[in-house]
Amino acid sequence: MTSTAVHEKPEAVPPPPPAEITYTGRYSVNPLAEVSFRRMCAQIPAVLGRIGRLAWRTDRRAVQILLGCQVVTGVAAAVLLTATARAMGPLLGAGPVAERLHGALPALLVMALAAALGRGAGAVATYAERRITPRLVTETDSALVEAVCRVEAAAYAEDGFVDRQEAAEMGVIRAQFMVADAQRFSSALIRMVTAAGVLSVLNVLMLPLLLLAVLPAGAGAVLTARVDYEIHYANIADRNVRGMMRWWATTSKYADEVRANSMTDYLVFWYRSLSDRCDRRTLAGTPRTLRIALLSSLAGGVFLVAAWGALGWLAVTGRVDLAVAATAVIAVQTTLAALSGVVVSGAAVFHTSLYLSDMQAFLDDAVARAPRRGRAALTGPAEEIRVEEVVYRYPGRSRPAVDGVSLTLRRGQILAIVGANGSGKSTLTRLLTGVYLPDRGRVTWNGTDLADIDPGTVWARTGLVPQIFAQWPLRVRENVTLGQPRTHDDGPVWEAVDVAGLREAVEELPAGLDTLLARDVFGGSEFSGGQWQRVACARALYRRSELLILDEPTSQMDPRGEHRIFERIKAVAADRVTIVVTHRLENTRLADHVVVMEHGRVTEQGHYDDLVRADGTFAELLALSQDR
Ligand SMILES: Nc1ncnc2c1ncn2[C@@H]1O[C@H](COP(=O)(O)OP(=O)(O)OP(=O)(O)O)[C@@H](O)[C@H]1O
Repeated sequence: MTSTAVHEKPEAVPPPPPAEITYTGRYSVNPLAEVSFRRMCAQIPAVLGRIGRLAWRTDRRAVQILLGCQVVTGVAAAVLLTATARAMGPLLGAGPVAERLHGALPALLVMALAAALGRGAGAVATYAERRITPRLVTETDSALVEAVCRVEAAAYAEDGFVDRQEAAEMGVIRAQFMVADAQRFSSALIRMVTAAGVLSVLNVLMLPLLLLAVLPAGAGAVLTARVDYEIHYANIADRNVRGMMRWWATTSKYADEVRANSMTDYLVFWYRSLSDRCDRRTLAGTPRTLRIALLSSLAGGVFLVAAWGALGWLAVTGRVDLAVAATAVIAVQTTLAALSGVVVSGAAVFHTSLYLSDMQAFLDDAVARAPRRGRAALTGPAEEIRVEEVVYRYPGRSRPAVDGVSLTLRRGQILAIVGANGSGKSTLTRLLTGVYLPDRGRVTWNGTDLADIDPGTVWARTGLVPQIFAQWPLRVRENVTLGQPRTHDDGPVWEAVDVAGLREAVEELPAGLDTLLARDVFGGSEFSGGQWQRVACARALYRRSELLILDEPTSQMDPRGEHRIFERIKAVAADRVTIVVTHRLENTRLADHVVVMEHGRVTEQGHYDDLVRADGTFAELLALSQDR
């Protein structure tokens, strides 16, 4: 290749659009697709019940206030209408205005009082709803976060799990409106029943006509909600990926990579393409929603004209007198407003119910996926960890990541695991800690199968520096102590910081151990890659665990830092089982035993010197690492 060829820019090729995500299997079917309109409406009482129970658990007092207000609203509405009917007689009668007004005064006063009571009850109901909603949202949101944190780690690899989580998030968002919707629905229902009661006393014919006038709007709202949900369902996977991509593209953590590799244009194109795809699905639904709106308005309008026509006919033909007809006008207006409230809020409750169902289904699913293991507890320190013919295959992968591995680890031993990328080293560490359970074979701690042990008791004895570790946006202190109760003084924290060679860096921070490690936050600070890795090592060493696993713990560290960490590993090795996964084969000198993995199997094992002499894969990899 000539030097000019190296600098030649490749011909501009339009970038490929984001991959289309299509599902098969149980998550590919919209759960509403087969549900009839009647069944959808029949769900509403159950949804109201569920919202009620959630609210009751959150704030009983507020629910009681809310219910009290609903009753007052209903009574006030009935009194208002009855008093209106009473006032109409004198007002529309004969005589001077002052006399007519005087005659109607008691009824007018009652009307004013009832109206004030209704308004007051509405205000207090809003107050109660505002007391319930924030805590209800927090409750549902926290329940979701906890449920995800507690599932078997293997669930993440299963098809659709993360998308179901995205769908459940919508439930949390809708939780903000559900109490208000439910409250509006029930108060409209109460107002409607009372107004309709008064109206049917005036004339029985009016009620069915009014109902027919409003029902099409209700049907339209429910059908529109169904279309919205269908679109939402079709967009879940794309929205999920888009959400992830949004974070990756905009977080300051990857700002350098995005800019210096000129990724911005493609990322923006990609984000837009995905958004356009979601919009296309949404827009494809609009003709349907327009049809629904037009047809329901038409049907409703016809019945409304019939209702007003009927009232006019009753009045003109003298079947009802003028005072009653005037009250009927008000009752019709009230009933109509209340009926519209019922259908609109009912549809909103139904709409919410769809997302709540997704949330509930996900929470149930998460509970089903919580680790189901025995209740056995470990006694005494972990003396021996055995891996017996263990096989593990990730969902959707054709070959096992770990394929028939057997090992025995004893307290005081250091084991090094080496091997090519993808040979199963990290997966083996997940099996050793019980984060994953094997498909075949078993892992035992002191002779007890990890499948029979409460995982919490195992993880309380484990310290892990994973290959890709979290850089928690917490203070330095919490970054070290996270997952472990902290002593009252900072002594042990500084000890761990010292061991990781971080003291100088921490002391330079504006608030020392109290500095927030999040550069995006006001007052926050940031560490370098190697310093972050030292934090991860400090965290694991602070735990003083019985099993210490370090997966490429020093890949970003300078030689001084690396030396320090390995010195410390040796110094504390006597009290624990230590496992080091590394590509720097020189580092395996400190190990008592080295295993070499290839395609999920252990192909070589022994002491460093034996493996160097054996002239196998280890010796070959070592020679390559030294061939510079
Ligand atoms: N969450 C996952 N879902 C599906 N497949 C996975 C997952 N994690 C790992 N794999 C696959 O399992 C195999 C073993 O991966 P593993 O991470 O254990 O390898 P490794 O030896 O630690 O590799 P490396 O040296 O690159 O860290 C690989 O083929 C990888 O693609």
